[in-house]
Parts: sequence; structure tokens; C-alpha cells
Amino acid sequence: MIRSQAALKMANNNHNYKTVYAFAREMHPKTEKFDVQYGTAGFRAKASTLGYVMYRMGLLAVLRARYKKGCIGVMITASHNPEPDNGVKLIDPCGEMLEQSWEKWATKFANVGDDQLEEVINEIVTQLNIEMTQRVEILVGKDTRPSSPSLAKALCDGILALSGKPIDYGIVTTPQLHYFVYCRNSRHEYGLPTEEGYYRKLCNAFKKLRGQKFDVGNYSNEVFYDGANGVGAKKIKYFQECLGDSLKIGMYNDELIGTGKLNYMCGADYVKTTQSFPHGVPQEINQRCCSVDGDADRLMYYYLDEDKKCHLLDGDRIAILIAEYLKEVVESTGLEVDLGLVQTAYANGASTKYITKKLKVPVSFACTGVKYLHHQALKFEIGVYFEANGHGTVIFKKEFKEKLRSALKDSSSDEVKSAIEKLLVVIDLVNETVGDAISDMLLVETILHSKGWSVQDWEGAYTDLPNRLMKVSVKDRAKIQTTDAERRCVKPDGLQDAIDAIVDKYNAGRSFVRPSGTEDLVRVYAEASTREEADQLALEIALKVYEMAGGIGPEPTL
Ligand SMILES: CC(=O)N[C@H]1[C@@H](OP(=O)(O)O)O[C@H](CO)[C@@H](O)[C@@H]1O
Ligand SMILES: [Mg+2]
Repeated sequence: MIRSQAALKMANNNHNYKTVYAFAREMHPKTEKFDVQYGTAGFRAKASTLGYVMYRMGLLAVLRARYKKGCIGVMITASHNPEPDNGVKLIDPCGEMLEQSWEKWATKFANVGDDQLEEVINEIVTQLNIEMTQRVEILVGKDTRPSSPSLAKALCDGILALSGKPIDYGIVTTPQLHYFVYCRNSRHEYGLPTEEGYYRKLCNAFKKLRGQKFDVGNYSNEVFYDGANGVGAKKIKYFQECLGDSLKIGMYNDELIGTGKLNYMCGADYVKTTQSFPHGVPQEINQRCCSVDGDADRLMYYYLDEDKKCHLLDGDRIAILIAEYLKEVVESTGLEVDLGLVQTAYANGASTKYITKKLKVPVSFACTGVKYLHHQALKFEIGVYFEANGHGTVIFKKEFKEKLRSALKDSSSDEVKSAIEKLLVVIDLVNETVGDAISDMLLVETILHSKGWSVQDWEGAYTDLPNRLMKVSVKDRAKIQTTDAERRCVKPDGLQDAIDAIVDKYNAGRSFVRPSGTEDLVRVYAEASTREEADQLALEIALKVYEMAGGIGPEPTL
């Protein structure tokens, strides 16, 4: 057993990583034979299999921090997945997801044998010329899963093994940790890297925008909030305390009250995938409700109508509401701005049509996964991006913020000045580092309040095309390859032609298939003018995938 951290440090400085191997062998040996892949959202698996992966991600985080000469974050969470799962993802210095070119290192680190660890460390250090004597800080956060503390311990052992300094933020939401990383690296320019600093920044901005009149027009100052029995339920309490009467939040699915399990029959993913009202939230007709997921980076709005039908206002609607509002606020400043929206193929066709034809805001498409959307959104001065499942945010270019500040100084019009001031406060309300369910919720509430809208007014802008998501199990999902932001399939040969021929038979039909980045299956999406047609189209396509792409297990059914 290795006991001395000083001995480890000395070994690191001498480029001798044998101790890392011994540490691994003794405490976090590789237990699984199968390979894992750093996917859309890092590594995810059954928590019991992840100890060694965490240890190795601790090692990699230190290397990444030294390479980037900044602090790095590591979040332990499996988001909306069931409680026995867990996962890990790395956060880069500006609070963004780990750069794609390093994903292959992450995969390699996770999969080599214990006795090859030393070699892989030497390989990356030499190839990227990493200076190994720097003392670097790694910020660690975790969700509420019971497995998270022991996995965090394994992660910290990895960080310490290479003489990094772990800073444990305890239980935090994923977007909070992204925010802390950026605050620290921006030397507090973006905010204070503490929970207190985060709540203050967002709540102050919210209260400023809200003013003293809380109910306006059709807008009523109360929202029901489903915390998915996770970290989002814990953290919303601080907000409620800080917000006081400016927003009444009915808090439900709070595991502390002891009624439910994480993500079980509740939370944003449950609401979106089942298109139904979550358990544990009172069924009040026409009440505006929202759900977050297990690490509070996704947001879904909904309400029940008089017939108890659940109406969803998903990521597409949230994106549109935000883009339209920002467009209006920017117009009132008199400044020219390049505002754009980024969607994925899962965005409802009706939403894309509304944005381009009615709002006249350009839309670009990115592959599934926030890292792709974020990257694409950086091209605009104001880039709004959302996945239909409710994960997204707004990014404001640094130069645009500077433009605003200098226009504020130079303008002689009070009207323009107050419009710019308002926009600067809106920017403070947004967590630009990554999709943040609670910050997004506060922004949606701000917009509805400013328009005097009920949730039904918001829904009235356009009508979603009925849609259906299906899953197909195949022998090897890598056999399916796509192009054009995953909207067209290039492999296996002939599959796209077959899809086109089926889609042609349906009114307003659209469908695409792609291999999931987080689960071992192929996803099928279909939309059409009626519910029956959307269901039927999805089924026909799923059967075609099953037939042409090596389906396994029972044939897909509705
Ligand atoms: C259709 C769908 O919802 N896909 C999700 C899901 O990715 P897949 O690659 O489809 O498994 O998990 C991702 C990570 O949470 C999320 O970004 C994405 O939107
Ligand atoms: Mg999540």
C-alpha cells in the first residue's frame, strides 16, 4: 500500500509514474474487461463498475489542467439515468465540455490495463509536452446518487497521485460546477466561484428585471417545480430563499421529504420522453409547471388542460421564447446584432419553420450533444442553442459585451441606455458556460412576466407536429453512419433511400435515424401531421432499421 503523498509528488516530478500504477493496482484496479467510450456526455455506466475509470479521470484531469495551464472541473453524475448508474465528465477552463481531441485520450486512459498506465501517461506527457511540475487545481462536483461519494474518493486519489489539488464542491448541479470553473479561470470576472456567488448573481439579476410588480397581465407569479428527487430539488431552496416573493416556487419531488427516487416517474427526461405529467406534482389545471433532470441541466415546461391532457413546452419552445425576446431587447438598443439559433435534427419541424419564416432568425443545425451546439452557437454574436429535450443556453460574444458597454458610455439617449442596461442584466441571468435548468427557468419566467403571458399564450405561437421517438437494438450500432447534422444516413447502403420512400407516403412526414452516443441502440425520430401518422411512420422506419442494420432481439413495436 502506498501511503506517502510526498513520495508520490517526488515520483511525479521525476517523471516516474510507477507509483501511479501501484496506487491503481492496490486501490482502484481495472475490474471490467469491456472497453468504455467517452461519449456524448462523458462516461456512463453502472456505478459499481466505475471506480477505476474515476481514478484514471483524476489522472487525466491533472494532465489536462497542466496542459491548459488552468483549473479543470470533473463532474460525477449520470444525469437523467436511473439511480444505480453513474458517470463522469471533464469540464474545460472556460466552463465548456472537454475539447473533442482529448476524448480519445480519455477513452485510452479508461481502457488500458493497470500495468500500461505509466506508459500512457508518458506518451501524453511527451506528445503534448506537458510541464509536470505545476500545481493545478481540479474542481470536483457530484450529484445526489448514493454511489457518488465513493466515486469522488477514487477520482481524488487519481488527482492526488499526480500531485494535483482536488477542490471538493460537494453536491452541486452540473451547471454550477461549469460556472465555478469559469469563474476561477476568469479570475472572478465572470462571478465568484462559490455557491453563494452563483445564487447572488442570478437572483440579483432576476429581481432587477422583475421590478416591484409580480403579476402582470395573464402572467401569475407562481410556478410548480419538479426537482426529480435530485440535486435540483436541493438547490432550488436557496433560490427560493433569495428570491422571496418575486417568484413563488411550489417545490415538488424533493427526495429530502422522502417520497421518491431519483428521476423515477418524474424529471425533465420522463416528461419529454413519455410526453406526460410527472408523478409527485399536484395536478392543477392550467398551472404552469416545470421539471429539471437529475443534475439540473435540462428544463421542461408543461401544463394540464381541462381534459387533463398534458401540454409540453420543450427546448424548442424555450429557445424560441428566448430568441424572440432577445431580438426585441436588442432592437430597442438600436444596435446591429448577429443573432442566431442552433437546433438539432430532433427539433420539431414546426419550430424551425416558425423561427425562420416568422421570427426571421437564422437557424443552423448541429449534431446531437451540447458540445456540438455550443460550438456552433459561438459563431453568432448572440447564439441561442437548445436541444428539444430542454438542454441549452445563450452565449454572448465577448466583443458583443464590449460593444454594449461602450455604447452605454457613448449614448446620449436615456431610452437606449436603459435598454442596454436591461440587456446587460439579462446577460447576468444566463449561465453561458452550459445549459442550466434553473437559470433557464428564471429567464423563461422573466420573459413571460415581461410579456404578461400565461403558459397558454406562450404555447399559442405555433402548433408542434406530432412526433415519436423509438429505439432499435442492433448488433453493431457503429454500422449506422450519418451526415448533414445526422439528418441523413450514409451507411448501411440503401437505408436512406428506403427511409425516403417511406417518408414520402406521409403528410408533413420527416424521419431520421442515428446511433445513440449514450446507449447501445439506434434512435428513430419521426414526425407527421397527425399522431397516428407519426406513430406509424416511426414504426415503419424502426422496422426498416431492424431489417437493414442488423436488428437483434424482438422486432420493434409501438
Ligand atoms: C434524443 C436525445 O434526447 N438524445 C440525448 C442523449 O444523447 P444520445 O446520443 O441520443 O444518446 O443524451 C445526451 C446527453 O445527455 C443528450 O445531449 C441528447 O440530447
Ligand atoms: Mg442532465
